[in-house]
Amino acid sequence: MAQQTAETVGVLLRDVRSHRGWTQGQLASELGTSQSAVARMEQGKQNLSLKMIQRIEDILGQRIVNIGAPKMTHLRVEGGHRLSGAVDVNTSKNAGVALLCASLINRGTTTLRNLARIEEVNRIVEVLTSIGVECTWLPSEDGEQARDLLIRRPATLNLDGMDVEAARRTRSVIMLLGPLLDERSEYRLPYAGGCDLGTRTVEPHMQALREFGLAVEATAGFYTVRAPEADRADRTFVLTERGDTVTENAIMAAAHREGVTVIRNASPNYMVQDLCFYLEALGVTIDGVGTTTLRIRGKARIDADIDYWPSEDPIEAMSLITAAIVTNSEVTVRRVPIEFMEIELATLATMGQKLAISGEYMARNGHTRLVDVTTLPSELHAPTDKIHPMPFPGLNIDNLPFFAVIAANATGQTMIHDWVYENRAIYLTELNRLGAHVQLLDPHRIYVNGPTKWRAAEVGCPPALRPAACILLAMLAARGTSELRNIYVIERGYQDLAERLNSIGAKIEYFQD
Ligand SMILES: CC(=O)N[C@H]1[C@@H](OP(=O)(O)OP(=O)(O)OC[C@H]2O[C@@H](n3ccc(=O)[nH]c3=O)[C@H](O)[C@@H]2O)O[C@H](CO)[C@@H](O)[C@@H]1O
Ligand SMILES: C=C(OP(=O)(O)O)C(=O)O
Repeated sequence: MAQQTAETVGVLLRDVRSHRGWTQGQLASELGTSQSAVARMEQGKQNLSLKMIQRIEDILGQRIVNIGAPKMTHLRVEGGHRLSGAVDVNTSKNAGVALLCASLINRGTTTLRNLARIEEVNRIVEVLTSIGVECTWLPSEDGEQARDLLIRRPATLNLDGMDVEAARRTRSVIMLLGPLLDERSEYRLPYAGGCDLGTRTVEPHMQALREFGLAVEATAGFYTVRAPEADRADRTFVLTERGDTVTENAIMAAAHREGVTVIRNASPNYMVQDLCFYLEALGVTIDGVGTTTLRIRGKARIDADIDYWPSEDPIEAMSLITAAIVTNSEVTVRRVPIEFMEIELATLATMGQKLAISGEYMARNGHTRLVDVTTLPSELHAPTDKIHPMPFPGLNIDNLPFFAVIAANATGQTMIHDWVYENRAIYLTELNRLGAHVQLLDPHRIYVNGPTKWRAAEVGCPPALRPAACILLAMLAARGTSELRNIYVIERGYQDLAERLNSIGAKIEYFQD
């Protein structure tokens, strides 16, 4: 690091540390170093690696440097290797983002434990920080990247200061509407973004929130929100779609109200359940968790200091199982939330995939049942019927794309029908670059003809998380060296996916142009 740069970083470090009210000695003890070493860093007399800067940022809970224009990160995959060993499933992206939004309902301190450090979480943390919420990554005991996030909101949120750029990069920002029900009589929220999956309606959110008296008008890239007076009314309504985030928004709105809210056609999916368990821990009464009818009695003011452990991600579980299947490997995927993977595993069984499933044990949230799934090398054949998703309990919509990669390994023709998203099936034709035979019948349906003789290729990530992850997994099966370019979209939903695949025998490295 050039002297001048080291000095600049030192000054920034000192500013962030003193802003947090820490002494050099405190930071030194968190870093496991001496106070004089911290002093040297702040004077620009010590070389700081990017990894060290990241550790300090984690400890202080704030960015110190943004180096130049963000560079694109790519992956180089040496494929064709068998995998072996065991790998753990991380906590879920979708519960993580819902809980981050829900933490605004709590006037006390929420500590979310073992959050996945993914870009989607980073964006919401940026949004929360920009409106005045204290978000501090607590140093981990094992010296690994911090994963416990302490969240404390101020008495009044600075909604006008919202980081619009961060907000626009995620769809989850829409989930602030419910938590902010009683925040202010009027405010603006940027339109929700996220993966490019075709049109994704927000109308069901608006319909549900209108039941509480919230008025939302869309103008010039922003929602203008007019909040209702608080009331103690009972209300019953039906959601027009059994969507996950709409259910979460309605639940979070209901959590503010002392009357009883009955929500019908609610999604009983995993992230909704995690949200309910968190709110129950805050004193909200919720009957019917895990069903399509929820009966909620909220509280006018919630002020509690709590720790919550979101549960494991069924989509990550499916991704890791797919990695094992496409490489025809024996791998144990640990901590699989079985209630949300049963149909996926049963479908795999109909295709000839042999699996060994352990006894059940409990997730840290005290509710979600986990198992370890071991894949055994198998001869796959196409299923008799088409594979299609359904809202839970059904084959998960986000797990559907992985069946395209698996079907490509199976003998025969598989039809995959994604009725949910307008664009997602189209991206799966990118697998053809790696030797697959995916035929697009219409925007929602593909035929996959297998088995595939995978071949290495250079592919740019499509602008959608799961299809991009599918291409990476297919590259594991393709002999030779493949390149997957611009992986932000994967990092939106997976933490250290390449490192974790490498831990079970994959050969993937990061590079930048
Ligand atoms: C942050 C988060 O939790 N994201 C998940 C959530 O997004 P989210 O809840 O935002 O999903 P959407 O509201 O976009 O619903 C997905 C699509 O399904 C359609 N639809 C949904 C329900 C229904 O009963 N009928 C219907 O047609 C919607 O119109 C939309 O096109 O749920 C999606 C569907 O499980 C998942 O892919 C996302 O990973
Ligand atoms: C579509 C997805 O998520 P999001 O709602 O965050 O776009 C996904 O997780 O595959």
